[in-house]
Amino acid sequence: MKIIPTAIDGCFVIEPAVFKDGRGYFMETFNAAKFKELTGIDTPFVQDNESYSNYGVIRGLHLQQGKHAQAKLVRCIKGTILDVAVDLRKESKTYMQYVAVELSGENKKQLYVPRGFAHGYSVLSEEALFAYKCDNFYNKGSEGGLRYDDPRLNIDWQLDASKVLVSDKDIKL
Ligand SMILES: Cc1cn([C@H]2C[C@H](O)[C@@H](COP(=O)(O)OP(=O)(O)O[C@H]3O[C@H](C)C(=O)[C@H](O)[C@H]3O)O2)c(=O)[nH]c1=O
Repeated sequence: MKIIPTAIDGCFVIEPAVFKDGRGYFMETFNAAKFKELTGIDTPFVQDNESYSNYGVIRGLHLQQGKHAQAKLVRCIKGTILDVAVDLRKESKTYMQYVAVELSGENKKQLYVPRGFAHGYSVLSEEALFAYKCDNFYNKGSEGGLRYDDPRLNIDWQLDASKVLVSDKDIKL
């Protein structure tokens, strides 16, 4: 398991150890002791989520606010996505800056998104199966976020613009 920092303090990429043999592969997708040893974060993840989407879908940019804020450990099990985390921590020197990382079933990379970040992703492959751990429970009433096309961020989601599919909820963010 390797930790790779990003340009934003507290947001980092994880490259798990992958054990390949003639049958396929095995990897530990999360290990609390190793995670704490390498990151110093003793995060009791309490909820696991999964979403499945086809090419062109953008989910996000979402965050839960206040005491319901969530840190997330995200990964793409199958397919390829562009994962984006936007720093909305008011006191941060990287406020309104973001990281964008390609996660895929191939590269098996994970991204740790701290509390106070808006999170979203675009689906670059025909289909994508996405899974993530949260350190706080879902709380609909605390949900907020930014539009995926917020001009202050100008994110390149690497999609054919004519194929972008966003939920009505996300259009109204
Ligand atoms: C997030 C969530 C949703 N739901 C229900 C609420 C809706 O009836 C349905 C779909 O929810 P939503 O459209 O918010 O799903 P996404 O657009 O994938 O939302 C996620 O998108 C980006 C990528 C995120 O990082 C967040 O974790 C999350 O907001 O699932 C639940 O029951 N529990 C949950 O934790």
